[in-house]
Amino acid sequence: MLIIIAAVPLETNLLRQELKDSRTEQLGSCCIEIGTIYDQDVLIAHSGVGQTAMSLQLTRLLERYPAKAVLLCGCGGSYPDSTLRNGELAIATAEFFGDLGVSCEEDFIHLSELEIPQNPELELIVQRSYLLPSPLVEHARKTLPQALCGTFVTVNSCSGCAALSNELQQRSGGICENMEGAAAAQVCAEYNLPLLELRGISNPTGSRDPQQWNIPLGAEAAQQGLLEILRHWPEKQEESCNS
Ligand SMILES: O=C(O)c1cccc(C(=O)CC[C@H]2O[C@@H](n3cnc4c(=O)[nH]cnc43)[C@H](O)[C@@H]2O)c1
Repeated sequence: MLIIIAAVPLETNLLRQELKDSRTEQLGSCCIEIGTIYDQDVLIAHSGVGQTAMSLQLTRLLERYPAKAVLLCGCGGSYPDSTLRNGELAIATAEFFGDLGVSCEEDFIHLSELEIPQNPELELIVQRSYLLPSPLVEHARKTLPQALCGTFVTVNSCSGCAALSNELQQRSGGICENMEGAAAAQVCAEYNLPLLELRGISNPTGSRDPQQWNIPLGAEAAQQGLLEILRHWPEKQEESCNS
């Protein structure tokens, strides 16, 4: 089964329209839908916004359902130096924890550089970023040649002004900002599952001007991209995703 997860239902409305033979189940306070899209067994769930919500919901899902991969889709903000515009697609090749650490006057010190005594069993927690190389990401790259591939940055506080947006872009080398991806990457690493994160651009980071925002456009772009990936899902993918 493929687990498709997004923060909010607006980010899965088109996918749910394509579901065949669907049924609903309750998971905690959330309703999930299970069925097939283009003959692939899928489960569609929503986490709510933010890293804690994503970690909680994804962990619950992976404890209950046998997943072969996790597909995270939603909207995201584009960093100023990327070529991404609203409605365009981005694929994550890595997920970077953008604000996990200490912000000082002229510096940011990542959690992994702080002298906090570490529990070796929790090594995963201190990674600055997760690389996401998998046959699945390669499949997405080939299926969606128009999409820009690169590092995504996950934040708790969005970049609502140009200075923060520039600083985060420079520190991370990122192309796209969001609020859930790094948490999903960490959970997937723990469960040894491939993660594909696909985002449609809804806004440029660094601006709160509503005229520059188009969340439905970003959400639709991500879903159209994901449908394309499911439509061309190669049988061989199944073996490579499990290995
Ligand atoms: O009101 C604001 O200034 C504001 C700034 C950034 C994001 C929001 C949201 O409500 C979006 C939350 C939702 O969408 C994803 N998302 C979309 N654009 C961005 C962004 O520029 N930075 C971070 N997250 C973004 C995010 O994954 C959430 O699920 C409002």
